[in-house]
Amino acid sequence: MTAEVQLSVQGLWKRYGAVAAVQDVSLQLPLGQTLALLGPSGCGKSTLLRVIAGLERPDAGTVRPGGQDLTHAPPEQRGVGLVFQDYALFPHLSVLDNVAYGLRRRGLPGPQARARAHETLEQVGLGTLAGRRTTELSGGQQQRVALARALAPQPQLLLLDEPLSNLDEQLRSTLRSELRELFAQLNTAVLLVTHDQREAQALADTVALMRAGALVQTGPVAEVFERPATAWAARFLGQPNLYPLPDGRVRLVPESAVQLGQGPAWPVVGRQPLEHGLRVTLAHDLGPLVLHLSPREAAGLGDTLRAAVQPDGCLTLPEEPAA
Ligand SMILES: Nc1ncnc2c1ncn2[C@@H]1O[C@H](COP(=O)(O)OP(=O)(O)OP(=O)(O)O)[C@@H](O)[C@H]1O
Repeated sequence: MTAEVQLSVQGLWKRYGAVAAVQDVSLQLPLGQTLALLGPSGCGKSTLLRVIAGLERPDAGTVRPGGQDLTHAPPEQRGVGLVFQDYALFPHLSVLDNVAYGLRRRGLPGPQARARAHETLEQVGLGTLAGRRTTELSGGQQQRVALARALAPQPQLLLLDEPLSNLDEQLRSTLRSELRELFAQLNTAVLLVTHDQREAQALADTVALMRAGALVQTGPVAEVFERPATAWAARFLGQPNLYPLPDGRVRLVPESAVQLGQGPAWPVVGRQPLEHGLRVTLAHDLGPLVLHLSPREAAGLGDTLRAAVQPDGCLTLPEEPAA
């Protein structure tokens, strides 16, 4: 990676009594890139984010935003923008003043703070609502105000904790594409906490998969989804075709390893229509084999389907010890 590293985390630990919420986590994030921290509820994602933001003290390890060791610096000295699930906007202030507030606190004179706040509101598509109170906004609009508030001081690092989790599915999907465009325009490093695979896939360049306080796998999004490192990772990422092997490991048959129209004909035992095509389950020798057919492939489907599993394309994954 040639891009300048904007955030470097080394050997980070955070314990709450007997719970090791973050265990020896190291990661790097270049400027202009988005990293999704993905994992199930309670795995330590928010704790890691809070330690990076300076809201929690780590027991060990270092946090370097912008190349400087700021492990023990207060949040306001880190040049970090924060967006949480509950937006915590000021209800008595206008949208504009919510965004300008942090700029004023940083010492920017009123007119300049308001001008910058306007500019950021335009950037997130809320230019026309600057005079409203935040209580008069929809959930999606409030989310964008929170985003504008975090972006207004032009942080080099933006931290988002489940920013879309309080919104309904349709709005989430709209905001996912908006955020994607916005991140592409910013020359900022973005760290996004989510438990939603689709959000990670839609928004991130790289993914760090977290389980029980530790990172299981880090890499480019496509690589992690196509080549999960462990059986747990494959299950968490929603890979359907996993088959236990006698030696305790697990075989993953990715769809890219299945050639349709070749090999034996397998009975079709399940059909689930999708927005674009059909999800079918075959009674394969290995076990139930789930495949996604395009509308064209689905059109000619009978009671059986010929499918050949290419052994070269399959992965053998280790199981992990129980968390
Ligand atoms: N202030 C705290 N005191 C004690 N234990 C805590 C505290 N904060 C978090 N924990 C524990 O640390 C672990 C990690 O919690 P954390 O909130 O970081 O997980 P998460 O992955 O963000 O979960 P979620 O997706 O549900 O928000 C959990 O076992 C949690 O109960």
